[in-house]
Amino acid sequence: MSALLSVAGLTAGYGGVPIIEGVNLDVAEHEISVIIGPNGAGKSTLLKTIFALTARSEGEISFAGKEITGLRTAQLVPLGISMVPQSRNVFPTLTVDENLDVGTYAAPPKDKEKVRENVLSLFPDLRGKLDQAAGELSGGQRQMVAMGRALMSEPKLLLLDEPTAGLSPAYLEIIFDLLLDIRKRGVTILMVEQNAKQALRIADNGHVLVSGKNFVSGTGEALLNDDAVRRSFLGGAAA
Ligand SMILES: Nc1ncnc2c1ncn2[C@@H]1O[C@H](COP(=O)(O)OP(=O)(O)OP(=O)(O)O)[C@@H](O)[C@H]1O
Repeated sequence: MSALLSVAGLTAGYGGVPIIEGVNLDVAEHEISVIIGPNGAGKSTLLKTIFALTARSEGEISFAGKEITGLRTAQLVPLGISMVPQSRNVFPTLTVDENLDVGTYAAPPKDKEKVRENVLSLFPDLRGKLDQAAGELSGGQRQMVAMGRALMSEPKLLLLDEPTAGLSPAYLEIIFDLLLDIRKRGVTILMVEQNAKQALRIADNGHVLVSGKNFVSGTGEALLNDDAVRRSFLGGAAA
């Protein structure tokens, strides 16, 4: 089966300095794929480059069989790509409902109310907080708002940058369960995660990025059992 997202030879960075170099990555439809690696490896830069938030200098990106290299973020959203940025990812003074509404701007759904209901059915905790300012919520609830907002454009591919960053272990479990629910609804997921071991346990495939380059890719299970990956990136303990 051909990949939903295919990244080939991608080089990108800031101010002409490459941060990722020649990165290759395929994400199959309906899978959860996770990018792990040390701090500063370029994981966020890779996600942001796929979503056209960082300038690419070389390489190609295709999505759903169509070349998307060079398209702008506002063009990617209607095609079915959405992103949840890392932290500070809600509009704090807007209400939860208004935050969700922002998610419809780039690709207005035909039936907004139906999409909103679908999204809220994933996050029942938010139902009672729709009129509350998003900035007043807990970190875990804010992450749900950010995920909900990204889902309002009905993406085929959801990019998430460290969705569990700064969350308590209890919320970490909740967010990972939500990702499984979102995948069940047919959304493909590509995420960056620092909680590598837990993320690989729910992932179909994983990609280790080191110093901006592919180090190794494999199934979540294979990476959890790979000695080099375990020693260097999973704290050494058995999976
Ligand atoms: N906007 C920017 N301008 C200049 N350099 C940047 C910018 N954003 C990130 N960098 C640099 O790019 C490198 C890779 O950062 P990136 O955030 O992509 O790594 P990461 O693997 O996601 O790291 P972490 O796990 O710490 O979030 C770092 O050296 C960082 O300082």
